[in-house]
Amino acid sequence: MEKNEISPNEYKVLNFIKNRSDVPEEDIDVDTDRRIVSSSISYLEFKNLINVNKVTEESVSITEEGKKYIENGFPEEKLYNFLAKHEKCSMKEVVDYMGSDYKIAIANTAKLGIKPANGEMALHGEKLDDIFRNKRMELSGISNGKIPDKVTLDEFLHRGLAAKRKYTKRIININESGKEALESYGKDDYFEMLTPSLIASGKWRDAKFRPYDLNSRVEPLNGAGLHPLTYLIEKVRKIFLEMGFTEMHGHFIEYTGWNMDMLFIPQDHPARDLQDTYYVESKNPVEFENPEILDKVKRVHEHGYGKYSGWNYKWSEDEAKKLILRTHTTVNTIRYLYNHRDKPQYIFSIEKVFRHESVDWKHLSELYQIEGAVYGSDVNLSTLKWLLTEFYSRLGFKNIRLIPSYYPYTEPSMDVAVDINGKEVELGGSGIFRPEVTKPMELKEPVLAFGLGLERLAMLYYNFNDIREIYNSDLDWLKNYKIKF
Ligand SMILES: N[C@@H](Cc1ccccc1)C(=O)O
Repeated sequence: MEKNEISPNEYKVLNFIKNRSDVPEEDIDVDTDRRIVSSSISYLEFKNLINVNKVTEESVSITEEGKKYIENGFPEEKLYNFLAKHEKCSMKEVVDYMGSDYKIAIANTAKLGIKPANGEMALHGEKLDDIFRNKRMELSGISNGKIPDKVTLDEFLHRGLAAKRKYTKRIININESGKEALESYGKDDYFEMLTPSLIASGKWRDAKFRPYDLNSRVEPLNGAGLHPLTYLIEKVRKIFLEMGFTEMHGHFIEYTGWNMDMLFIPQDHPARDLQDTYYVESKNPVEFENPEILDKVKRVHEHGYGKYSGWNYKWSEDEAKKLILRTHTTVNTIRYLYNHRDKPQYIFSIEKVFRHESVDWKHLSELYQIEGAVYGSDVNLSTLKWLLTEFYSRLGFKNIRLIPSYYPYTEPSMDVAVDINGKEVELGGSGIFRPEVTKPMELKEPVLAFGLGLERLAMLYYNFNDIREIYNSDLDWLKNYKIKF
């Protein structure tokens, strides 16, 4: 086939766009399915008969949660209306009335100046009906393409009521060669294929068929390759294996107890709040797998250990049995060490964690952590510093900074930081486990532990300025970044 000879489907596309300009792919309305239109465009581009412009656009849509709010009102609105009907309400009445939404409702009414005081809530003449009505209108306006102002939109995004999506659009224009191809199309009345009616009528004898060109080039086929993140995971895994570490594996769904309490994170810690942690509903109460630890953990939370006084509150076993999506992989470390506490350990894992964070240039809400720990008599802060420095330098980064930090389960604690474009970015945390962690777990030797962000490392490794780039689903981008194996 000659280079500018076209197939019937390509003809349809060309014919559609011939008198139009800047036609978005999805506007091409010819009677074939979208997939064929899409591949015809690729062929036409390959044959240089059209000019294709790729533009990336962002769309905002309302989430299921957002639709619920539009229909039933915002939780804070529901609470406000409830308060408006009563002089004052006890917190128990508020919680009973609001059900599982009570935290969201209270957090948001507080932003509007209505806060619990002395275990009660009441209005003090606030009139917020208009505010709520407007907000609902702004949210529902999104479905008609009306984007609210930045502050409101950010709030909707942060609360998961609206979501942003990026997509790439192809904008198409016919060019001179395309017009010529269209002109000459169909001049010779070729048949495209042999049909039963051609055979039955005997017309096939004199018919001219469109010849196959066995030498025509087809679209290049892109073989499989490694995703940049997979490549980096393999590289990190190799480094730890070479240093003699053993890989451990954990679970997406965890007991709050293992994820938090065993790590001496108090039950009223802000990180447990619904804003940061995804709780998992479970219909039946779940059995805790290691009931023998609970008492010891309770004691250490309430009264501390040795010269440390603990958190001084009433620890609840039910809270520890709740299920969540794990917020860090330090939960893998603590469980593994408890079950392997009889001898020294060098362990690591590279697994996903989940946090209710709004996504921006350096935050994801689903991310990988590189977790590691060493349990042994000669473990100390110098070992930890050496390990972190060695790990990053094996990846080619010699300029990390170790800065003092705080975690409820380590003392001392250190964060790993680097500068990206003049801005400090934290790569992860680390430290030596506190005795309040090691004692109830019957860990006889010191433990060093670290948890490092994989995607942030990928930003450095591949030189991205925005962490979301790594999960880009643009095929051209991926082909470009694909790593052959
Ligand atoms: N778990 C911490 C990191 C960390 C791991 C181990 C010790 C100290 C800190 C985090 O998620 O950020």
